[in-house]
Amino acid sequence: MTTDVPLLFADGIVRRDAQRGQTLLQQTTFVLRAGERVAITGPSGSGKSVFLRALALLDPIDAGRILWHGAPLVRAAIPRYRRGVAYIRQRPALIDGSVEDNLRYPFDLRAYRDARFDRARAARLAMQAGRGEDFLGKRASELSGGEAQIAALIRVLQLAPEVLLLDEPTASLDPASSRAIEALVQAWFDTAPRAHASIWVSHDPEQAARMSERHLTMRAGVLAEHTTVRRDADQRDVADLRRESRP
Ligand SMILES: Nc1ncnc2c1ncn2[C@@H]1O[C@H](COP(=O)(O)OP(=O)(O)OP(=O)(O)O)[C@@H](O)[C@H]1O
Repeated sequence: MTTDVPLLFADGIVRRDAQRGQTLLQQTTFVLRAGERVAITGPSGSGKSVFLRALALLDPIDAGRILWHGAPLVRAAIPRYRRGVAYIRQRPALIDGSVEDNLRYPFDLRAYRDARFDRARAARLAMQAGRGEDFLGKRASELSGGEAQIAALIRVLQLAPEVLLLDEPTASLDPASSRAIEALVQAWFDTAPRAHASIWVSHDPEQAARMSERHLTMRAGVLAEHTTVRRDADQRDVADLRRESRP
């Protein structure tokens, strides 16, 4: 049987802290399909960021493998993977200069040399977050926390990722800014609802409900799915995916 190839397949991934001899993420198998919006909730320190950072290739995994569009990630595929799978952190890092300088910055990188900064597109994205065109001219150092996160999200969205890994992007923001971030992510998803997928880590159950249809919890490094129907389906799929992706 041929399975729909998922965007992302984490096959038994593990993260350890070698120094302290602790397992931060227990062996985790997780399938993310195009069109899925996933939320992960769970107590502080349970490993939600560890999991997302492993998926984003920000930290090395100690066991298992990650498949992207059905193919194991080899070194040569990593730049494309990073382009397709974007990680949004709680506290954005912006460079000195204007918002526009920040939005132009990725296009100086080798991975995006085929792409060009599109000011009209950036302005449209700013509008989706309720910001006027003057937003692009603002100094990054003078932005509020919410505005800085909006700028960081626009910087990612203009590069057209397929998957967003959102690591509590609104945790320290006021409600209006949180809604602006949600609106931006929703608009991005709606541009290609059958091709995009997101994982949103949140402490806010209402936000998790708004921004996802599929809910998982993390507890002490163990990721659990909420619905048993889904779990059974995924277990069958995982067996097929492993067979199809050998070696
Ligand atoms: N690079 C690392 N090296 C060692 N330990 C780490 C590393 N990253 C995270 N940890 C530890 O792993 C555990 C899980 O951290 P993580 O940041 O994933 O929690 P979280 O569920 O995202 O929590 P929060 O909701 O507070 O953000 C914590 O005990 C943390 O100290």
